[in-house]
Amino acid sequence: MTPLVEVSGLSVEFGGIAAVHELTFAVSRCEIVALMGPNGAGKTTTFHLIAGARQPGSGRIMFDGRDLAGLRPDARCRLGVARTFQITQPFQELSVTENVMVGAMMHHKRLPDARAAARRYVELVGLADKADAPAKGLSTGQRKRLELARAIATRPKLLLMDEVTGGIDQKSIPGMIELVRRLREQGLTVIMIEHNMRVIGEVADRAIFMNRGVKIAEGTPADIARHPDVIDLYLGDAAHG
Ligand SMILES: Nc1ncnc2c1ncn2[C@@H]1O[C@H](COP(=O)(O)OP(=O)(O)OP(=O)(O)O)[C@@H](O)[C@H]1O
Repeated sequence: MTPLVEVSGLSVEFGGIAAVHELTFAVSRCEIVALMGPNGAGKTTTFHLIAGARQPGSGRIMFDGRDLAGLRPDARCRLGVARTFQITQPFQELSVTENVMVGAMMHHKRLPDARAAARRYVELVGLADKADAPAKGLSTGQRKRLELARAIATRPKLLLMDEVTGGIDQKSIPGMIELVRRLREQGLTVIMIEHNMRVIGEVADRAIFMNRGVKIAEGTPADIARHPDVIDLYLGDAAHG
């Protein structure tokens, strides 16, 4: 079967500096792939390129058999690309359900239908008890869950998750891992920017490690964890800092 995502030779520069350079990788359907690397490695830029927030200088992104070149983010979202952001920005005054309705409106034009669908996603991410609460009162972990619900309400095939475990308390992490697994069982393919090796080891099938815009390692989480360059660049830093 052809992969859901095929990135080939993708490059983009900012002010003469390569943020992403000749990046090539593929992601199969229902696979969970972790995108790793130190600050400035090019992870977020890669998400921008796949989601259409930025256009590459060169290279190609095939999604579900289609070349995404030139398509705007909303067109890519309709094709099935959704993302969550590291810094969540819900509509503060709207309720949790209303925030998720914004995503659900992509497939439900009637408000009652969008509301009912949004409720289901709110329950799926474990926020049922906050369904009618304003988004502004949510904790960081709850905001990350809301962000996920909003994204999956667009019924994506591919979910780009930016540090969903970042900034949440340790005891919430197993629940988040469980949620990502459940999303995959429902047919989602996931690329996740993630730093937490425990999370990666438990949930990712594969990991891609970038540094200075370049892919330097790819393999199972266990392979990545013992890759000398990775240890040097990342685990070494983490161990020392
Ligand atoms: N809009 C921009 N203008 C100029 N340089 C940029 C821009 N966006 C990113 N860069 C640069 O591109 C490189 C890759 O940045 P990117 O944000 O993709 O890294 P990252 O791996 O996501 O890092 P982090 O873990 O800190 O989020 C960095 O050197 C960054 O400074």
